[in-house]
Amino acid sequence: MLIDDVTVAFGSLRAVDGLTLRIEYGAVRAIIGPNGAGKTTLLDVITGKTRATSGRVVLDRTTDLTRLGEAAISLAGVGRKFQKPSVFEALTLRQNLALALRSPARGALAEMLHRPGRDELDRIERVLEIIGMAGSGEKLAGILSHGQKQWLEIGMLLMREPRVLLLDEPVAGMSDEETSRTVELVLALRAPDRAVVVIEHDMDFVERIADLVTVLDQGRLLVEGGMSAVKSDPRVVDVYLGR
Ligand SMILES: Nc1ncnc2c1ncn2[C@@H]1O[C@H](COP(=O)(O)OP(=O)(O)OP(=O)(O)O)[C@@H](O)[C@H]1O
Repeated sequence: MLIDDVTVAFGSLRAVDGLTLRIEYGAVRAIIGPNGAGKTTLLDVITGKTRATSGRVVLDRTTDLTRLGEAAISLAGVGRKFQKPSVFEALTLRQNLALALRSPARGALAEMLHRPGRDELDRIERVLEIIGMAGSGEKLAGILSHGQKQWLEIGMLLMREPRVLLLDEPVAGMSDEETSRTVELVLALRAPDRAVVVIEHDMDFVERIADLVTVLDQGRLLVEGGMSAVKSDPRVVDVYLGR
């Protein structure tokens, strides 16, 4: 995916300012930077929640996402996990995963009555395994811990086999143990035809998952590279890590 000279202006403030990034498949990219650097706004532009003032977001060299609405962008293969999990607590894990394939407009009752086909059942079992919850498919999502809900929600995104997976602060509020488990999960999400993009303030977590780290500051690209180089870069220490 190519973020091509994207600017998002809110009045006189440029939350994203002429930003160009190439996001590769097969890798986990972390986007870090101080509060207000434009990280969330960038994800909002990719997913169509916010319109770019100028520039393009090009998926697979052909599709300019900035021309599409949110639903079409999701159908084009972009999945986003927000910080706060929003699973359906009254449904089982399997029902939650099944629901991810269909329009939420169908409603919970229709979902309870739905009988999935073989392909769908196989996919659900595969996803339960990836998120480390094989054997828990019949549990109600409402009894899950905060961390488990986050993983289930990642599973719901995986059901659609996304090309681009955007994770917004995935370990916020997690215990150390849950964070370690999330490291394993994020690394397992890496696939040759998938780009994983993670916004996170927990630098230990970033160090454990990121193939490449992009540092934003004031809507612009400050530094890009491996975590070890980024960590010791005086510009990054100055605007972010040293604070
Ligand atoms: N809808 C909006 N209207 C006006 N200003 C906005 C809007 N959304 C974001 N901003 C501003 O744009 C800038 C970038 O915000 P953004 O949330 O993208 O930063 P961030 O890097 O995600 O920060 P954080 O780490 O705190 O989440 C900030 O100055 C913010 O106040």
